[in-house]
Amino acid sequence: MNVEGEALSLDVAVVGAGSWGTALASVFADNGYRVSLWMRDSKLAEHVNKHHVNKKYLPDVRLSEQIIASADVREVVQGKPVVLLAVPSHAMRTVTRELAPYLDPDVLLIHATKGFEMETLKRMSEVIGEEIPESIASSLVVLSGPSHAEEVILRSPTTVVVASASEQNMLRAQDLLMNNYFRVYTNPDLIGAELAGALKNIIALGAGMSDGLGYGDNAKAALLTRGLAEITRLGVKLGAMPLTFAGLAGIGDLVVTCTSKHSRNWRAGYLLGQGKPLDQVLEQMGMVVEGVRTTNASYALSRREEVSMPITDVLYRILFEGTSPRQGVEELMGRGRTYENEFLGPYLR
Ligand SMILES: NC(=O)C1=CN([C@@H]2O[C@H](COP(=O)(O)OP(=O)(O)OC[C@H]3O[C@@H](n4cnc5c(N)ncnc54)[C@H](O)[C@@H]3O)[C@@H](O)[C@H]2O)C=CC1
Ligand SMILES: O=C(CO)COP(=O)(O)O
Repeated sequence: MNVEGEALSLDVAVVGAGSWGTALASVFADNGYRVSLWMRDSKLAEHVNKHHVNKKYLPDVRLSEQIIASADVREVVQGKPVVLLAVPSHAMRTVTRELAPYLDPDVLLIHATKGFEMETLKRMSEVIGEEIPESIASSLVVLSGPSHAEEVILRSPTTVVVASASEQNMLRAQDLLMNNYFRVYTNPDLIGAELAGALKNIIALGAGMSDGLGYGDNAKAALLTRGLAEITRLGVKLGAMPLTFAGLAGIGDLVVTCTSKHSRNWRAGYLLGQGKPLDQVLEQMGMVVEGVRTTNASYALSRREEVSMPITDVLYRILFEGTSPRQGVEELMGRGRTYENEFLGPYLR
């Protein structure tokens, strides 16, 4: 059933069956749609179809029988009026290139990935846009906001935002996804929704590190607030609307990722704060930790765009240059004096 209570029989394709793709497939299934779910591993797909559980990523929840998994991208995508992409950022170009020939010219394409392409520093919609026809790319929808898969799959109340240059597609996506536990807002600022969703992962790594080091709530509040200031600064320089960072894709997602035990980025940061090396942390996680690559990309972007991002700088040095987390905190606390808000400063003289 959708929000109007209509039962709909429409086929939807979800590409990527990690925790997020699987949770979004469940939302579509709850809304009455038949869902084709693409996963790389054909054995895992067989298992999903037989047992109705994604044993690798969300093992404790039974999935709807309306979700049919397949490792054949053509079978999943061809002829579908709605396709949602939820693969990790590093796989987006390859996967999009693979499915592009099978996309219907009138398809509603949505992506829910939070990251950058590291080699080019491009946003996901830019990467996707280079691999598909312009007519589809220009009406692409981005799904962002505070939404851990582990809670969505349990139908715990969740709010997200869909953003697009196409008002029609944004409203269609809102209608397709919205229900009584998944509330969907619209926002025309696609760049902002995409950047805010990706950049908050850097700060979540920092918040996890702070907790792993044993620092308190004051430190975490500082990271969240000053983190929001610097990711907004970069976002606005890259074309985002500042207000988007005050909304679900910005502060909303920042709060959930910096404070939730479900967050992969927070958990990775926590282990780093406890002194574990990065390669061990990533191996132990076994799931995508987008913030690591995003720190790398944002470090480069902040230099290219000449935007000051002190927290990102320190995290970059911790992740890739051997600075210890404690030393990183000392560096941040020892920075020269400054005013709080560059939009007011220095004091509108
Ligand atoms: N998990 C969550 O709660 C949320 C995740 N996201 C975003 O969704 C995206 C996907 O994340 P998750 O589902 O959490 O990841 P995950 O770690 O749960 O699963 C990753 C999935 O991607 C597949 N994959 C890995 N490398 C691949 C490749 N080279 N080619 C094709 N597929 C590949 C894996 O087989 C797996 O199905 C990320 O950008 C993440 O930031 C966004 C909101 C919520
Ligand atoms: O973006 C997310 C929740 O909104 C997921 O964050 P993590 O990847 O840190 O779990």
